[in-house]
Amino acid sequence: MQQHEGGECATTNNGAAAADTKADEQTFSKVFKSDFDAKYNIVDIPTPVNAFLSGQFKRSYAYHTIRNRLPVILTRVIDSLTRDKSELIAEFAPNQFVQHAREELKIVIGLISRLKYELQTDKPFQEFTGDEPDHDLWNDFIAELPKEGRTFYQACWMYTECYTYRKLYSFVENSIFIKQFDCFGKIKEQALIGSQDAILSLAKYTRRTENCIEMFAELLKMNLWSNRNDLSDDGRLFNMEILHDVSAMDEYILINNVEDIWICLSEHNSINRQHVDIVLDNAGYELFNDFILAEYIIEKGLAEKVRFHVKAFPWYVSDTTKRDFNHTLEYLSKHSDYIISLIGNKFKQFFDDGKFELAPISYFWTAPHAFHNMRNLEPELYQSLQQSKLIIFKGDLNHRKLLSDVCWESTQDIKVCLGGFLPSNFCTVRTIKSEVISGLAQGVSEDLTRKDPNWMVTGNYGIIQFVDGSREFGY
Ligand SMILES: O=P(O)(O)OC[C@H]1O[C@](O)(CO)[C@@H](O)[C@@H]1O
Repeated sequence: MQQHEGGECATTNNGAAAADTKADEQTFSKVFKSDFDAKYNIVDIPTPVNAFLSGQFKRSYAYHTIRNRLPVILTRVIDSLTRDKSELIAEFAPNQFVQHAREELKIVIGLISRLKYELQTDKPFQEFTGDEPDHDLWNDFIAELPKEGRTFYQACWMYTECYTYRKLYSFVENSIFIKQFDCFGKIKEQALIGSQDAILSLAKYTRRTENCIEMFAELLKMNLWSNRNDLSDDGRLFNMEILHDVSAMDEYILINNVEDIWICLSEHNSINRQHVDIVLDNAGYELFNDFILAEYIIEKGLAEKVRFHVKAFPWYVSDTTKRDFNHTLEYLSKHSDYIISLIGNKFKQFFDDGKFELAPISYFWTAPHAFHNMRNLEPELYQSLQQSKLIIFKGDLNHRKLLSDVCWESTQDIKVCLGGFLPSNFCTVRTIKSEVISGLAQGVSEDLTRKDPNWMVTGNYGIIQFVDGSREFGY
């Protein structure tokens, strides 16, 4: 078989014909590609500074995600529904409705396939027409988008990605038999079980800790690197080895405001701001890290309560839902390893004692909006965050929503990027997986780009960035 760009071409019995075929195919593949770009108004440039991340910019991670990653994620869901069809029907459908459930499953698979087709052919976002609790939020959002800015490649990447995951879930939530099914449940379960060794080593390592900034800094760094695990991108796997010497990764932490965070938590001046909020990201090992960090904050007297914010439904493959949250506590507390089970039961006791709390579930966290819209769209959530001593935003998507998914100058002051969002002191703990960043020193971005042009999307670098909420410019 002759190899050529994009795969293998068939052999022929005539050398001249083969050469013609190869030339034709190369011409065709060039024409085809430019047709795709021309057809969907894609420009062959990186994301311009101060522009929204968007699939319209071919040399962006947004384009790669829409062109390659999201179709693969949707295909994997279709494959798992097809492969596990009998298991699903047995689990969710009463005997007398087995045939109906089969029919329904076929329809759901068809809807996901159509979503994939719409994604791949840059169709406009479709309204939500089912019983979605956040139905109006989404339809108002879509209606307010400019006509030319409400298709998969032309919209802000954050809108496209959030829409894709929201639509995917709407097919399940509007079904009759598989309403309770989590398309990503199996992947998350496997990841949790697969991180058992890292959970045990972190558990052992954090049993007798000093109440000092050095220990807090180490915990926060381990928490940061646990965010590298990304089930939506196979290329970003967490290297559990780093736990043995987390400071070896310090050069990869581009902003480290641990000292400011420590000072913020060590203050006990205002009596009513004695709780910390953690806006969670991924389930599994990262969630365990969040529990360990919260345990430290409580046991060292840095706050009286830690409130956890989960997602209302399965989101971005591995984000934590209430079910993941409770399942993880059960998994830990019933674990065969004595130390893990001890810690799991301790965390459960913290809930009983009111030291840990699951915050009321808000659909704002699974909305497409940047966080500066929270005050208007979800005032209760904003007001509850205003009572927080410190809000810890975990992960890359939360960071993108803080900064409105804009490709800022890397040296831009983060306070300029927030659009006035500042309910209280907050920090963003995120491995860098998208071309959104602010607050870097002059020249850092250029140096890193020379070393690795993809440094912003590998997850190899991270930030622990603090914003003082006592500033007046917030609203
Ligand atoms: O779990 P995190 O840290 O939000 O990162 C996951 C996300 O990172 C991205 O690659 C960029 O934000 C998304 O496409 C992906 O799903």
